[in-house]
Amino acid sequence: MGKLVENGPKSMVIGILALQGAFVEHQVMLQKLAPSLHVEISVNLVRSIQDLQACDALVIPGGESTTIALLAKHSGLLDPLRDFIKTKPVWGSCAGAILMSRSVTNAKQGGQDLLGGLSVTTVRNGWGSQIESFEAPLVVTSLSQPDRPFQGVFIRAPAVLSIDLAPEDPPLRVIARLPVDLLPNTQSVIQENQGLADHFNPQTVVAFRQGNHLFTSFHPELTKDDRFHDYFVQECVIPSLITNPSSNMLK
Ligand SMILES: NC(=O)CC[C@H](N)C(=O)O
Repeated sequence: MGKLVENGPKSMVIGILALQGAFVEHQVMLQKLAPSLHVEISVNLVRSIQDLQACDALVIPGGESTTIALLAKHSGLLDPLRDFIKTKPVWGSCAGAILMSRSVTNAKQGGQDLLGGLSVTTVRNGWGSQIESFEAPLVVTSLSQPDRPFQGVFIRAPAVLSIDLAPEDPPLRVIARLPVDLLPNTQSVIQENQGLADHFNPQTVVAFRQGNHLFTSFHPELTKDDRFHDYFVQECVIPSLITNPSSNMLK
């Protein structure tokens, strides 16, 4: 799967924010994938500012976004994470994707600290509660073996309510959509745009790329399919290390 990138990095450190949620599953998947890539990958769990400083890229896993934000606040990680996102590749999956949104609706009482980085407004639990969780095959042509659908696992997933691109924001490229007929009809919060065709409906967007960041509202780490992890390393992390050869590339 891995392609040899000329003048590419020899090694990299990918951190996984390990305060709550599915961080072990991301770690296992990245560690399994590493030997097939032509680069040495250390996968580090991140729980402190020092852990974060050692990383070239970060995965913020699914779990519970309010809890992750609270724990990040208590660990003094909120601002360091915000700074990290400004310069390095970060992948937010599910709760992680909520945290990387510019704004969020349906937050828990008391509000929700966000990390930002992505030009979207999301709604927490966009498809409803745990029992409305579902799986759906996604057509993702940016992945290797594009003809093979990727099984999206949506667990109390956020939905994209709107894409709010400011002129100075990096372009946003949609990677995967759900067909309109799979959009929820139970949640009044996201019914408004349902008349729109897939292509124009932000609520159909379930994965996108913005700059070197990746957003997935579902959980690739809970499948056996490592193509999103491969995509993150090859398309987001390696290019960022080539244009911005930081410490770890020269190790
Ligand atoms: N699977 C998930 O990550 C669920 C996210 C959860 N609904 C939240 O608000 O954080």
